[in-house]
Amino acid sequence: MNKAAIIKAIKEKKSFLSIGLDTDITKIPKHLLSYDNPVLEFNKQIIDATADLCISYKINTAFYECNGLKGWESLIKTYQYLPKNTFSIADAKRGDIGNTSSMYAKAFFDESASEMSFDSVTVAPYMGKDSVSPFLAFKDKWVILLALTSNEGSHDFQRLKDHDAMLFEHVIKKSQEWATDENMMYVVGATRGEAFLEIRKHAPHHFLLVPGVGAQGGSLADVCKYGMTTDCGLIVNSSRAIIYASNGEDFAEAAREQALLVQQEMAAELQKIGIS
Ligand SMILES: O=c1ccn([C@@H]2O[C@H](COP(=O)(O)O)[C@@H](O)[C@H]2O)c(=O)[nH]1
Repeated sequence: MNKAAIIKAIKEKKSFLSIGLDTDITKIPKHLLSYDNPVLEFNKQIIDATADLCISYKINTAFYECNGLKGWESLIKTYQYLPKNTFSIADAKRGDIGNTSSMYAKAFFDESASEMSFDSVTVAPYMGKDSVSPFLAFKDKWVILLALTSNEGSHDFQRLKDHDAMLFEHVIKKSQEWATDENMMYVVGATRGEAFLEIRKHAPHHFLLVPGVGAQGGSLADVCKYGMTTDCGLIVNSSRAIIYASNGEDFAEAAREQALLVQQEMAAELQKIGIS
């Protein structure tokens, strides 16, 4: 899905919501445990209930990898169930020396090898250009580079200053030598509010993947106030607050209700930039 298609989806759905499928078998409703693959069944029902309200699904691969073979099966089958008109994110936070990164890229982008061809994968920038480039070698795919994350520990390194700029600013500036706003996005946590002003100085046109609203308490209003561009420029993710809105038999309807509340807030924000 290219940038124009993402913007088109945002305009059509009046939403820039990504729903995070951080599916933990210990948290899903008990009545699903009798299914052959409870995680897959849970994901399918969540997707069916929310597909018209979001433009993207983010699958955090950790929640699948931890379950071995069955987990990988759930990951692949969930990927295959995603509606084709939604932007798919493999939130895997990969990155290694070049030849290893090539294998990671194949794992998430090369359908003939892995049965999955996500639109994008999250990548850690720490190992530099040769660790990121193998992902960029895939045509029409996106790298979503960790820039300023939503967690407390982001202060440990990402905000360290060197030559009048913080590490996350160096990441954004340097990485623009390798990629464009047509194949790279940045992860910026919603818990950072005004930091979006700094980000936009260096990346005025890039899409940002913004986790941290919902369970982590980030403010959607602040993210929009400081981070929105004329094209929206934001994909805001919420995982637990939506998928675990209820752990009863009504879990899918409850997830829809939560997603609808976020989508309605997003529609109001989009109206402010003339998308209505
Ligand atoms: O800075 C980051 C980067 C990634 N994440 C991931 O996003 C979701 C957030 O889940 P919630 O339940 O909505 O809090 C999760 O997969 C994280 O690993 C992040 O939170 N912050």
